[in-house]
Amino acid sequence: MALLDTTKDTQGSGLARVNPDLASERLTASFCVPSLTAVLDGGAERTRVRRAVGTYLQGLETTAVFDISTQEFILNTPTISAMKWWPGDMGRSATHTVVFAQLYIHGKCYGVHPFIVQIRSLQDHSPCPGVIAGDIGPKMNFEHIDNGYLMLKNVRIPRENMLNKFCEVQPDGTYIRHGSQQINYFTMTSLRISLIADEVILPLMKACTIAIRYSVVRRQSKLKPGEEEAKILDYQTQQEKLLPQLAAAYAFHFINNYLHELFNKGYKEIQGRNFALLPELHALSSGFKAMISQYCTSGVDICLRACGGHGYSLLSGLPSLYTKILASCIYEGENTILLLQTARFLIKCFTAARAGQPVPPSVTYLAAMKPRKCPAKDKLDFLSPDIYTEAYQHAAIRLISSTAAKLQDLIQSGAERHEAWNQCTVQLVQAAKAHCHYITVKNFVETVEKLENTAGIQNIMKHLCDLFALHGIFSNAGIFLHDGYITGAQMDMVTASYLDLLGIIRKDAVPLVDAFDFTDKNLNSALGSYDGQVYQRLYEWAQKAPTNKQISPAYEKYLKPLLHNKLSKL
Ligand SMILES: CCCCCCCCCCCCC/C=C/C(=O)SCCNC(=O)CCNC(=O)[C@H](O)C(C)(C)COP(=O)(O)OP(=O)(O)OC[C@H]1O[C@@H](n2cnc3c(N)ncnc32)[C@H](O)[C@@H]1OP(=O)(O)O
Ligand SMILES: Cc1cc2nc3c(=O)[nH]c(=O)nc-3n(C[C@H](O)[C@H](O)[C@H](O)COP(=O)(O)OP(=O)(O)OC[C@H]3O[C@@H](n4cnc5c(N)ncnc54)[C@H](O)[C@@H]3O)c2cc1C
Repeated sequence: MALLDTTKDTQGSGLARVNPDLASERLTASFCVPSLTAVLDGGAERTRVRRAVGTYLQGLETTAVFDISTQEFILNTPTISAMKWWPGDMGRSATHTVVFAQLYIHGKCYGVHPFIVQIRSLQDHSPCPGVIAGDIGPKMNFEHIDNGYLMLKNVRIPRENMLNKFCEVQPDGTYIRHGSQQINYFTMTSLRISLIADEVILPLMKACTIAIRYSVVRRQSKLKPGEEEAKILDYQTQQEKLLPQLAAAYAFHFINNYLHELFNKGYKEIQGRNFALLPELHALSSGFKAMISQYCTSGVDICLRACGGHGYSLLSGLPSLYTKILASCIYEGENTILLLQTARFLIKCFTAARAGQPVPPSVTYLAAMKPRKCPAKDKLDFLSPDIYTEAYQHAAIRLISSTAAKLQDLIQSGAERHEAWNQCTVQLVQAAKAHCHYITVKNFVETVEKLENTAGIQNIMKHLCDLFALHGIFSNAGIFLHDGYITGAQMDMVTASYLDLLGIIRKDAVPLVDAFDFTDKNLNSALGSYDGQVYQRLYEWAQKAPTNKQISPAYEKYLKPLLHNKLSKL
């Protein structure tokens, strides 16, 4: 049962448990969305309960003041700049929303808490008294969703509307918290993990399918004089654009499984009021949401450009994938902010690990003290997972430790902590990305080792894993060369192995995208259909454009007079 976005539950996502995390059983029962939907809005499918929060949660200005005399919270948004902007489905559809607001009891602020607020009448859908809500207007994509704005003026809600599984306001105004303050943010952790598969990895898989299928249909120029024009996927540069994206799609699919396992474990423990896993879960969900969305957005962009002019056509399906995935770098926590959250965790864990204290499993590697050199002797050594995984581990440790040292130096030389932190943020972001990249490579290697498929499939998965890892070293060479862990000569070996892999994976590229198993309808692309009938489909779909169904209206008004010499030649 979900208090959030009922339509998404049909996808079997973790969303079904988003709000029970925060809502007590009593509240969960009284705000069951299916019945809320049925009772309140005549069963209208679009009725939703939506969440309204801001970026800098501590700085939220909307307040919820407890009025002990009426047992209500009074909600106020003080200024137009404090107005909530963006929540999906809130502009025109939602009857209720979950508003995050600063809780005040007897004049004391207890921080940000979630409250269910009815925003529209259940009779005629007009805004409730004190509610100013509407649609935010045109966007880059998501035109089908009525993202909204919301301002509250002295809106009163019953005390029971505070989501109170972990924090509670009793009738006499006593505030009780069970567990950590951060548990109120758990909805975000849950959503960050839930959206990675469908909103981020899936668009990259679709883009790879379209671009790779198109690249074996499209012929352009000649590889060998005298032969027919070559399929563009046979050009090494085209392989270098697309095949690393394909490898990344698989890598992220596997890391998504890892995140879900971790989440399920953490979720169980949290239900038992053990919050120990929360910081690691927050750090990993933030870092991976940011790293994967950034990587996949750039991957979709590469796929689009790799299709040349046809990629730019909406009929390719690629522009809408791009404008959609781009938003995932912003919503549910803007990526830089999230990477800095991961970095904050890493710096703390690094300090603890170096002091011999226990740290969560994903960061035990930070205790390693081995400033070694890469032992690879020839290019084949770089196909050894131990060699490249260790290179990633080394790079992550170096970036984290050098940034921790810089932070420490700045503080020791008199800078205030927040100023020192700001001076280090570019490197902190780099360190957080390196950590996530390392975990992704390590997880890919471990997944391939555990695969129980046939040898042939294991083999191709190993190639993809090698490609993902070597692509990362090849395209971030500076990080690995910086302290001489990998030498210039070894970087040449990396390049050689990397380029060899492109040729090897080229042979299986089409089956590897077919394995994603998208239907033609699902892809909705004239370039990417299974049968490869690109040009016929482009032509047919272009015929359907309204502009091809009527004579140009400009003809009568402008072209005809011009062509019939009725306008001045000047
Ligand atoms: C298949 C299903 C798919 C489902 C998805 C469908 C998608 C449909 C299409 C897309 C729809 C888009 C929907 C979009 C929704 C939204 O965008 S909702 C709005 C999201 N908003 C945010 O994410 C806000 C981002 N801001 C924050 O998360 C926080 O404010 C912050 C920036 C991280 C806080 O920073 P800071 O000021 O440093 O922290 P404090 O508030 O003081 O917190 C201090 C400590 O708390 C730790 N912490 C922060 N967050 C969490 C957390 N979530 N969990 C656990 N711990 C957390 C933080 O690290 C600090 O810890 P210490 O270092 O120990 O002090
Ligand atoms: C398609 C879409 C759907 C959305 N849906 C919802 C929804 O359903 N519900 C909802 O509540 N919200 C929703 N949002 C809003 C979204 O959560 C926010 O836009 C997002 O969290 C970023 O916040 P912001 O817009 O305030 O950006 P800002 O925080 O203003 O970011 C702007 C820039 O400032 C930088 N910056 C900000 N703070 C710092 C810092 N401390 N350190 C360093 N750099 C910083 C950022 O890195 C960024 O470069 C949606 C947004 C989009 C695009």
